[in-house]
Amino acid sequence: MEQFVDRDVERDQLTDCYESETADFVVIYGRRRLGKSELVRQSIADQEDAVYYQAVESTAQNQLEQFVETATAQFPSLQNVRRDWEAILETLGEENAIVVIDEFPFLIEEDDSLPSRIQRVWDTKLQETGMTLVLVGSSISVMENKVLSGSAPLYGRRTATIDLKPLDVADARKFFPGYDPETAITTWAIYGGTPYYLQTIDPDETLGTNVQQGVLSEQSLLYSEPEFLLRTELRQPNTYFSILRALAHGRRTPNEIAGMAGIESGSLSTYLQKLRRLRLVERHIPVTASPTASKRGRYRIAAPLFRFWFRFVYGNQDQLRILGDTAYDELIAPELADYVSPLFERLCQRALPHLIDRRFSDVGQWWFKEHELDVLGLTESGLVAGECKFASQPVSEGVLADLDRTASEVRWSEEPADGETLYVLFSRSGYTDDLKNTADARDDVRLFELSDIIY
Ligand SMILES: Nc1ncnc2c1ncn2[C@@H]1O[C@H](COP(=O)(O)OP(=O)(O)OP(=O)(O)O)[C@@H](O)[C@H]1O
Repeated sequence: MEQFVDRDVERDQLTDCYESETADFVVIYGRRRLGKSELVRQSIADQEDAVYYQAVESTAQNQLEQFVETATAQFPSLQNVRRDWEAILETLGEENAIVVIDEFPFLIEEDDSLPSRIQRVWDTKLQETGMTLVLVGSSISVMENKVLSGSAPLYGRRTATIDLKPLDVADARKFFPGYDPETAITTWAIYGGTPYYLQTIDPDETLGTNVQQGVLSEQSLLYSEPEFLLRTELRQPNTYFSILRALAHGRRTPNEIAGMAGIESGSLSTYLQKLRRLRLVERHIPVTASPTASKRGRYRIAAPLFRFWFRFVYGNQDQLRILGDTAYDELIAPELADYVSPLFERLCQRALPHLIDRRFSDVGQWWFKEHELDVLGLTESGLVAGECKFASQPVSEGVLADLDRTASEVRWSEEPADGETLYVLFSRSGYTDDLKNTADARDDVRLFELSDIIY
């Protein structure tokens, strides 16, 4: 790996646990490929008393033997210890060791009693020591059910939990530092913030070459990645594929999704629930709505690479093969602006609090009946309403007039009586002179360029 990007907050959190005098039990989990193993390996690089064991799919006995072998290399005192998890962990506790078990779900698969046995030895021995026990897992369902949930034996013993998230766009950009803002936004819209995907990018090549060689070509690493991951997590993935395809093609409401995927609306929620638990799909609501009461939920694919793949690769493999090296130019490039637009909106929403000097309580999208705002920020001094255009034409005054009209439809129960709406526009291709003059003359209008939202 050329360079380890960011993760400072998580590394500091881990170092605090390692260095504390008391016992710490840390759980790290999150979607596949986000860099859980790398984070934990980096965090123990300078720690002398650390044991790192990456579990494999094998028998319980093999797994224990491998663990003991790894740990004994570091702590020879283990040589004469009885070969069971309790005795080995107890000795490592006496050594105040840092013990990392990566891919912990593989151990549970083979031995369901392991969490309760670890819990017992934790309660009776380990919690009095200075050790740190770190359990890492990418199977979110196993980590949630067997380690994190209220009914799991280890529940309540945790002193820290790291739910690892994708890198944000500024950190993702370190994988392609030379790209101009427009290309950088497009690149993020394709690869997202997953380090494993980002590291396939050769920053000296164009985005087109990278996507052609790294995603669209049959031999490439990412050509089958979403399909591979879904097949490892789901027993019958076909219905999930249809749902993700519908989402990637812009279907957002349950009715639209069920219609395109060809499944009963009644059974859709079970599938969506599962995809949400895998962190592949997100539900969102209008920013002014109550999170507990709102029935106006929309769904979207959380990981950009999955969205890209289900839009351009899934079901298109024959065409990609026929087009060969020209696939990016012929199939992807003409649709890129349309593809990037919704993700561009998400970047604008995230950037808003950095661009406007007001205290935001929330930022997101807003919609009601046929009215829709790409960006709506709620602040103690009123609304901030925005429109995003990832188009090749400069934005003109008509867009501001529409934004003004739509913003007047917003009802927000907490809006201050003297609140003043601020209008913000984000444009890929600048603004007409008329609009610039209007914005200059009014102090409630702000115009932003791409370079403002990617910093
Ligand atoms: N912060 C980072 N900066 C740069 N590269 C990273 C970073 N995190 C991870 N990587 C690289 O991304 C790849 C995936 O990371 P890693 O194997 O740690 O992910 P993971 O979450 O453990 O994956 P999985 O759950 O699929 O096993 C590795 O090649 C790693 O070197």
